[in-house]
Amino acid sequence: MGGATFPEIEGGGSLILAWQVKNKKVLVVGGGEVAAGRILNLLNADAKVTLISPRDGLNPEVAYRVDHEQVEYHDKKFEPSDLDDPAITMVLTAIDDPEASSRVWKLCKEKRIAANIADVPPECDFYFGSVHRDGPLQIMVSTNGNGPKMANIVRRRIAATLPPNIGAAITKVGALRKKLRVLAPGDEQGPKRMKWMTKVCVQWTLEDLCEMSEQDMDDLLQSFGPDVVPSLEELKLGETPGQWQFDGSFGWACVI
Ligand SMILES: C[C@@]1(CC(=O)O)C2=NC(=C\c3[nH]c(c(CCC(=O)O)c3CC(=O)O)Cc3[nH]c(c(CC(=O)O)c3CCC(=O)O)/C=C3\N/C(=C\2)[C@@H](CCC(=O)O)[C@]3(C)CC(=O)O)/[C@H]1CCC(=O)O
Ligand SMILES: NC(=O)c1ccc[n+]([C@@H]2O[C@H](COP(=O)([O-])OP(=O)(O)OC[C@H]3O[C@@H](n4cnc5c(N)ncnc54)[C@H](O)[C@@H]3O)[C@@H](O)[C@H]2O)c1
Repeated sequence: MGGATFPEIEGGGSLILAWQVKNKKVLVVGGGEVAAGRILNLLNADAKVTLISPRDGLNPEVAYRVDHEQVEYHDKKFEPSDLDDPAITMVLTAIDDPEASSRVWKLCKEKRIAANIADVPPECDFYFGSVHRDGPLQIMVSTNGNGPKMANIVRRRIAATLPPNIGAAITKVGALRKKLRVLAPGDEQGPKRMKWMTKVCVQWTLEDLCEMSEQDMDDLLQSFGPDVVPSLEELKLGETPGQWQFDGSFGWACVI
């Protein structure tokens, strides 16, 4: 056998994913403080939220979401028929009634709908985590049920170490990647695209990425091909290192 070593398995973790709930129907049961946080997370992920909770128990933030029609609202207690809509992709409960919570969970399992029952870890298909958000950047910390407050503390510590412009830099990288896909759309170009984008991310400073204009992006994309990525300064001066020369035009540069 060869001398290859592979990572040891360390069970007991969660599979951390970035669930794409955009335009998908999510049912929230309960309208208190916990629900307010859940609804905010869902709306920030562009989900279509349906809320079931009696009006008199709504927390002010949830009432605001309802009044501004940010959620579809049903002023009532949960009933099993609320789960009949096959479009429901996820159910979140945050209610102060453990028996009602367990009933929702059992029905979700019968219908194979993924659910989170706040405060009842054994009745959760997934846990929430403590999340830092900066534009397109999200960092989630999970302690896998061991210490939610510790997740909050770790998340805030991580966030404090991040450069303030990291989200803006990632936004620019996203725009550049989109333009690159237009310039070099083919699947066969995938490895080349990935190598080039990796170089840009590694070589450019966050400040330069933030500063990059549409024009800078178009100019930079002219270096796609040769194995050299000019710096922002070189782009602005109209010159680049190595064999690649920027001729100042908006067309393709020549490799000499
Ligand atoms: C991260 C966060 C996300 C969110 O909910 O959005 C979240 N809980 C947060 C806060 C928080 N929750 C609680 C406290 C009081 C202090 C404390 O207990 O530590 C505080 C602190 C506070 O309020 O500041 C009470 C609590 N929570 C759970 C139980 C039941 C139990 O443990 O059995 C009990 C009652 C325990 C008891 O009765 O003693 C269970 C869960 N809470 C989770 C997530 C999941 C595991 C995440 C993980 O392990 O990382 C899990 C398993 C299921 C779930 O709900 O998804 C959010 C912080 C967001 C932020 O501020 O950044
Ligand atoms: N996981 C966490 O992070 C975390 C943190 C704190 C509290 N909790 C737990 O989450 C739950 C909710 O906490 P909260 O502070 O939001 O409570 P809350 O009392 O502020 O809100 C409960 C809401 O549920 C509604 N409700 C009650 N029964 C209902 C039913 N049958 N159908 C529809 N709606 C119903 C109430 O009208 C109210 O709007 C509690 O069990 C609490 O212990 C979890």
